[in-house]
Amino acid sequence: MNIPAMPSLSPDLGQRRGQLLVVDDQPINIHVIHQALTADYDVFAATSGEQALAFCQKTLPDLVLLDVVMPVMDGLEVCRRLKQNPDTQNIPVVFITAYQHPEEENICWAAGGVDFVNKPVNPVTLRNRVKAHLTLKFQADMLRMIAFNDGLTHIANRRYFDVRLEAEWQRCSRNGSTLALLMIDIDFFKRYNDRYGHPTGDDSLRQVAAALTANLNRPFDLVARYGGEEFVCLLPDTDLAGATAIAKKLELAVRQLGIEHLGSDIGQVITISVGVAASHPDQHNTSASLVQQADVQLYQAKQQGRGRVCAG
Ligand SMILES: Nc1nc2c(ncn2[C@@H]2O[C@H](COP(=O)(O)OP(=O)(O)OP(=O)(O)O)[C@@H](O)[C@H]2O)c(=O)[nH]1
Repeated sequence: MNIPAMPSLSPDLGQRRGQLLVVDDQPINIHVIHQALTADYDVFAATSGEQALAFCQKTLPDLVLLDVVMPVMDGLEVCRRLKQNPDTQNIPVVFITAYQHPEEENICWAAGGVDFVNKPVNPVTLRNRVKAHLTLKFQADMLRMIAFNDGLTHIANRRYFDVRLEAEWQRCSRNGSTLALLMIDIDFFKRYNDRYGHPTGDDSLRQVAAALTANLNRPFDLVARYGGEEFVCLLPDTDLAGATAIAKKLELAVRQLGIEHLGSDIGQVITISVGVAASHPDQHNTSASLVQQADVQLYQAKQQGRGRVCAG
């Protein structure tokens, strides 16, 4: 499934300038393309395949204009790698080719390109092709935004979490790093709704979602609404100790919102219980077992009195 690295939840998708990456080992070719496009877009350049991949990992451009024939790593290989990586697979790739034969073009399609522009580049054709593909890209981003957004709290939803979990699981498996997960549940929320009414309950869910989001600092950390009054945080490259520290920070942040909850057994304000788990993704375990581990810890937190963090 195609999914961006981060939830594209920014409301300004329609208005922002597109970011393009031009990849060519010949600076003169980059110059020509830059001249044709710089009035309408932010144009970045890379002079090798390796540079292009590093740039895409960091910046996620909206479109890549890619020379096919380059030394060391050619454009076909760059495109294949972009398409294999869940973080970069949504970036459309337009090949800049001097190809004359259908068989050569077929290889570009097979590598994952969305289109071609022939050399020597006609600036008008280039501008129109870029415009068409960026329009499609922005529309796709917008649809993903709607599909992956929780309508009540405006944070990522369960569907987005499920897809990100798989992508991060694979990424941490490749890198040999640890993936941590927090399962979060608001305490005595049924009583809260019963006492203060459903609309006030909805408002509290929004406040809790905002507090959780505000207290995660790394760009690849994710908070999502898992369902009802349950939230989940995905923390890549984080071990159990680090995740436990973050969980405690979140527990405190929600407590400090000071949302009155006179029906709670453990204080007069809304609190959360948090279950923490961390795992080294490999062939002996699955992302589902990580979720289950965090769930078990959440259950422990509830059993031990709520308003606390349990890890293991
Ligand atoms: N206002 C509001 N309430 C919701 C929403 N989704 C789920 N809830 C409520 O959240 C409550 C969850 O209740 P329970 O699962 O019994 O858990 P709890 O009362 O929080 O008790 P513990 O989890 O054991 O501390 C239910 O009353 C749901 O109706 C929502 O979107 N808005």
